[in-house]
Amino acid sequence: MSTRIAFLKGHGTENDFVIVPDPENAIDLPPAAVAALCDRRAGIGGDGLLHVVRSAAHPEARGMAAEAEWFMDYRNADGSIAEMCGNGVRVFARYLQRSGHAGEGDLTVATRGGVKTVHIAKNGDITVGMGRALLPEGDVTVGAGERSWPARNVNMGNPHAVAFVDDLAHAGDLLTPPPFSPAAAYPDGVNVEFVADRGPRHVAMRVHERGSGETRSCGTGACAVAVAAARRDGADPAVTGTPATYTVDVLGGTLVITEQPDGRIEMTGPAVIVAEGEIDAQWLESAVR
Ligand SMILES: N[C@@H](CCC[C@H](N)C(=O)O)C(=O)O
Repeated sequence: MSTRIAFLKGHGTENDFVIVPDPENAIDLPPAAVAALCDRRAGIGGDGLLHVVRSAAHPEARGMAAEAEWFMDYRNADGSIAEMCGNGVRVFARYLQRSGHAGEGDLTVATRGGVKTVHIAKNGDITVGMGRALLPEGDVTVGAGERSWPARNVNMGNPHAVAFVDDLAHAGDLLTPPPFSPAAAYPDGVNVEFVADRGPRHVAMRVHERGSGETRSCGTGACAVAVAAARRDGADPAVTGTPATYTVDVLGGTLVITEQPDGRIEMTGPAVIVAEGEIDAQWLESAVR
C-alpha cells in the first residue's frame, strides 16, 4: 500500500464526513480504521465516512453497476455499516462533480439502500430521490432523561423513531443513545429524531444517530420526520392526492423534503467540500493495531 492515502472532508448541513476515494476498492477500511479517521481529536473527525468505490469493484454493489457507476460505501463514526445516508449521498455527489466524474444535472449513485437518483442544480443545491418510506405497524416509545414520548417507526432504508416534543431542549444532552421500547422494533438499533413545530409544514429536529451520536443533521432522519409529520397533520399525499412539502430545520441548516402521492420522497439541501489532503498510511495501520 502507498504511504499516503488521499482524503477529502465535506459536509451537508453540518453532517460531516471523511471522504476516501478508492475507485478499485484497494484500501482496507476495517471498523477500527474508520473509527480512527472519524475521531475528532486523534483523527480527521467526522460523523461518518464515505468510501467512494466503483460499483463494479465492490461485492455489495456489483449488481447495481449497470445502473450506477459509483457506490457509496457509507460507514458511521464508530465504524459500523449503515444502509443509507441522505446527507452523505449529496456530499458524495459533490465529490463526484468536483473530481470530474459527474457534471451538473442528473446522476445515479449505488447505496446499500438501492440506487438513488441525484440532481446537481446550477444554484448549488443537490436533490436526491430517496425512495419510499416504510411505516412498520406497532407502538414505539422513546425516552430522554425523565421523559418519554410515543414515536413513529419510519424506515428510510435505515431505521428511525420520530417523536414530537414541545421543546427540543427536552431531548437533553443526547450524550447516550435514547432508550426505546419495544426492543424488538429495532433489532439493529435506531436513529432517534426529536421534533418540534415551527409553523405550517415547518418543523425543527434534533437527532441521535445510531453509530455516530448526536449530529447536526441527518438527511434520512429529516425525510422520516417529514413523513411522520404529514401523517400527523392529515397531509399524507397518498390520501390527499397532492404532494406534501416540509421544511425541516436541523442544527446545521435546513432541508426541504417533498413526498409525492405515489410515495416517492425527494430531499434538497446543500453539500460542501471543505478540504483535501493525505492520510498517513502508517498512522492508520498503527491506529488499527
Ligand atoms: N447522517 C445520515 C444517516 C447515517 C446512518 C445512520 N447513522 C444509521 O446508522 O442508520 C443521513 O444523513 O441520513
